[in-house]
This record gives sequence, structure tokens and C-alpha cells, in this order.
Amino acid sequence: MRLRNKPWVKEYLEKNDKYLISWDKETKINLSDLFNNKKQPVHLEIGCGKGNFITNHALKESDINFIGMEKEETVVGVALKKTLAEFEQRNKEVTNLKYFNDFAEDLSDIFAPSSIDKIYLNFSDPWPKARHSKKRLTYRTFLDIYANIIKSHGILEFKTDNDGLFAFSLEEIAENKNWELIYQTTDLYSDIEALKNNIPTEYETKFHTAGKNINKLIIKKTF
Ligand SMILES: C[S@@+](CC[C@H](N)C(=O)[O-])C[C@H]1O[C@@H](n2cnc3c(N)ncnc32)[C@H](O)[C@@H]1O
Repeated sequence: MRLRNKPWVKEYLEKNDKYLISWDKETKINLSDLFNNKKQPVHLEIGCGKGNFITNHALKESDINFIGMEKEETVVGVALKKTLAEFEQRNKEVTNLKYFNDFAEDLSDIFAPSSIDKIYLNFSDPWPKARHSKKRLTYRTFLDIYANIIKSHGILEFKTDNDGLFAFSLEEIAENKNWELIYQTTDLYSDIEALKNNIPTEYETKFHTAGKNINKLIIKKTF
């Protein structure tokens, strides 16, 4: 499905702006003002795509506030529509999930240091050409940005079908003093224990169904 320039999106997002985070680029977002349930931990998914993963997390873990960050406005529109439909189907109100149309590059300007409890990064673009390696969302500058916004000893979970990106990410992590590796597998679907709590993303389902191995790593902030 081609998602660019869907004409309904702008109007739809304006109408449903209570599920969106807006940022004035001058001040950092005050997380305790965002959700009515202020005291709950905040988990952020970067590059949430059409929102399957974060919606299912928000449905399952109502004691956590979720933010889905996505750079494409049209994709945010599609994600929000799906979220509202999923919650409605279960007669539930969306009180613990908001979408944010912005870029991972801006995270340190958006959120205060040590303010996010957990970060998810799923099936981010592999950028296979060496000259584009800095754009990979596990490149060292991104790892530093995540370490800045996540709380002390916070956890980041990363899944990818792309073996090259996975190997690259492990190398970047090994070189980065902000993070320690606490789990890794190149075949998530053969790790029964890890699978128990696994919520698949849209890309994950697609690749796993096609027989591709799914890589996963978990890292913890060292300080
Ligand atoms: C390959 S898709 C994966 C979507 C979803 N996470 C999944 O696993 O099904 C990557 C998503 O990340 C978004 N994205 C890529 N770079 C980004 C960035 N720098 N900041 C925010 N979102 C980004 C893309 O627009 C796209 O929706």
C-alpha cells in the first residue's frame, strides 16, 4: 500500500490531536503533563510505523504510558486510525498512548535528560551502503542520544530481520561506554523464553512468515 500524501491525513490528525504530541521546538516536552495518569512510566518506540507493536503494548500494559514516534505524517495517520479501531473493538479508551510525528535525530531536544523509562527500536531501515552508515538508527550518535534521554539503567530493545544491521549494531554497542549488552539472539523464534512476552511488529510478522530469522538485542544504560 502506498502511504504518501494521503489527503485525509491532515484533517484526521487535526480532529484527533488529543492523541498526538506537539512540540514547539523551543522547550522540552514535559512528560508529566502529557498523560492524565502522570505517574506511570513512559516507554518510547522510535520509528513505530503503522503502530501494531505499540498499540498491542498499550492494550496489554495499561499501567505504562507509550509514545510512538514516526517521521512520516501519513504513517502516523494510519497508525492512529488503527489504534483507535483496536481500542474501540475492545470497548477501551486510549489513555496511555500518544503519537509523535518527528525524527529520532531530535530526541535530545524533545525530551529532558533521563526522562524516558524504556526505548523500543524495531526493524529500522538498514541503510546498507557504507556511506550511509551514520543514518542507521543504531549508529553511535543515536546510541548517545538514547543514552541521554533514557533513565538511569534504562533498557533499549532492538529487533531486526537485517543480519548486516544487527552485526553493525553489536559493534557500535561494544564501542559505546553508555550501554552494556544484556541479551542477544540471531533467532528470536527459537528462544521460547524470550518469545513468551514477544509482541511482533508488522515487519516482523512479514519477515518471520517468509522464513527469515529475526535478530534481537537488549542493552542497558551503564549509569
Ligand atoms: C522499516 S519501517 C518499520 C516499522 C515498524 N517499526 C515495524 O517493525 O513494523 C521503519 C519506520 O521507521 C520510520 N523512521 C525511519 N527513520 C526514522 C527517524 N529518523 N525518525 C523517526 N522515524 C523514522 C520510517 O518512516 C518507518 O515507518
